[in-house]
Amino acid sequence: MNFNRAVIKVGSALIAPDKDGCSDKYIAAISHFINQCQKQGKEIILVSSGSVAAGRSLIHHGSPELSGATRKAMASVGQMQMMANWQRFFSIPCSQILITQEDFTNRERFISIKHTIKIQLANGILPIVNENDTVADKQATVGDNDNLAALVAQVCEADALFILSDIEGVFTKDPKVNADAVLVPEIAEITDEIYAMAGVTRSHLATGGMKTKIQAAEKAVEHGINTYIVNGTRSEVFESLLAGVNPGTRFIANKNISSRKHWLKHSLKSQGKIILDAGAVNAILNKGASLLPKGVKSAESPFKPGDSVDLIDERNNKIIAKGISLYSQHDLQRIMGQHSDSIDSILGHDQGDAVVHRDDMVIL
Ligand SMILES: Nc1ncnc2c1ncn2[C@@H]1O[C@H](COP(=O)(O)OP(=O)(O)O)[C@@H](O)[C@H]1O
Ligand SMILES: N[C@@H](CCC(=O)OP(=O)(O)O)C(=O)O
Repeated sequence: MNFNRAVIKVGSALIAPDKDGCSDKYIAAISHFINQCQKQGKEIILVSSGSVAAGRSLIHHGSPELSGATRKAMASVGQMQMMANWQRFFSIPCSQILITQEDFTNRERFISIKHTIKIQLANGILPIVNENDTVADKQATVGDNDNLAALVAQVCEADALFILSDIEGVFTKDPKVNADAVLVPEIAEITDEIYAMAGVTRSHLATGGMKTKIQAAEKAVEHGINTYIVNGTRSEVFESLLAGVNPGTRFIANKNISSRKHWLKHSLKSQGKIILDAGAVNAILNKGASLLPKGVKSAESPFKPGDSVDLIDERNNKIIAKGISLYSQHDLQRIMGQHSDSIDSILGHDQGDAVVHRDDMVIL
């Protein structure tokens, strides 16, 4: 495959195929692939799942359904085992990077991750990333390592993302329960029909199934990153990849969204909602306009200036865009419906004519 810097995401099923502790079974071939890529001068960042599966046997538990607290405890001890297992296969040093959703949302932390990875790559180190499961609560978690890998690929400006799973790629339906499912080799556009093909995972240790892989691909391709879902249980898959042949599903990259808008769309969690009248919706969608107070009907959920907000069409309740509000919910409630010229006289201060500037807005 033609790439210079890739993120390789390895699912739990490959780290701990017996669902209980780490195994060499698939890691040996994956590590060999990484070594081969590095020999060709390519840079690799690994996103590894498997801490929960690796630590499972070390934490007492009852049913296969694990509570959040039990998973966290397993992840914390399993992370050590998983990292030690990876390091056995590399002569170069591995580094551990544990991150949560907030680290992508906060621009300074985002830049800090970027610099760390850049310096490590320049020093011949293999960065291995996982979600910081022990500290991440539901609010602060990315939630699955497919989406995490897409965010990491964005942070480190990778040009390829490989999602290694226990399945060949995206099938027309879940092949584990549908014998007539057919592999889709190439996806140029991620539509509702593509999402409709995706089922959930059957594993108690994995997260997301095919749906989160498609979400990850959507994030990555918008950032110009070619994305592949391939079967990491088969060593011949890596031979194909090294020979430039697609052995699974390839999502074709496009590059018409800026890095800032990508960050806005995929990394920031919305704090509030701004409900718009039909005129504002039309101006935003068809004229590329900023949102002015005149077109605001209401502002919901407390938000501060600088917070991300959903912009919602009052007629059908649909989110049409996402952006950074220059005004708090409290101030917006006072200026909504008014002409921008009167902002200063109503509030006693003025952050500019627009509530959400078009440069800080992404259409959904
Ligand atoms: N349309 C589909 N195509 C392929 N796999 C699917 C599809 N729908 C659901 N799946 C399931 O997704 C699983 C892979 O996701 P998951 O178990 O989360 O793996 P990982 O641990 O690699 O992230 C497959 O084993 C398969 O059962
Ligand atoms: N952070 C968790 C992995 C969560 C996850 O997304 O798992 P998977 O679906 O196997 O990629 C762990 O290390 O166990």
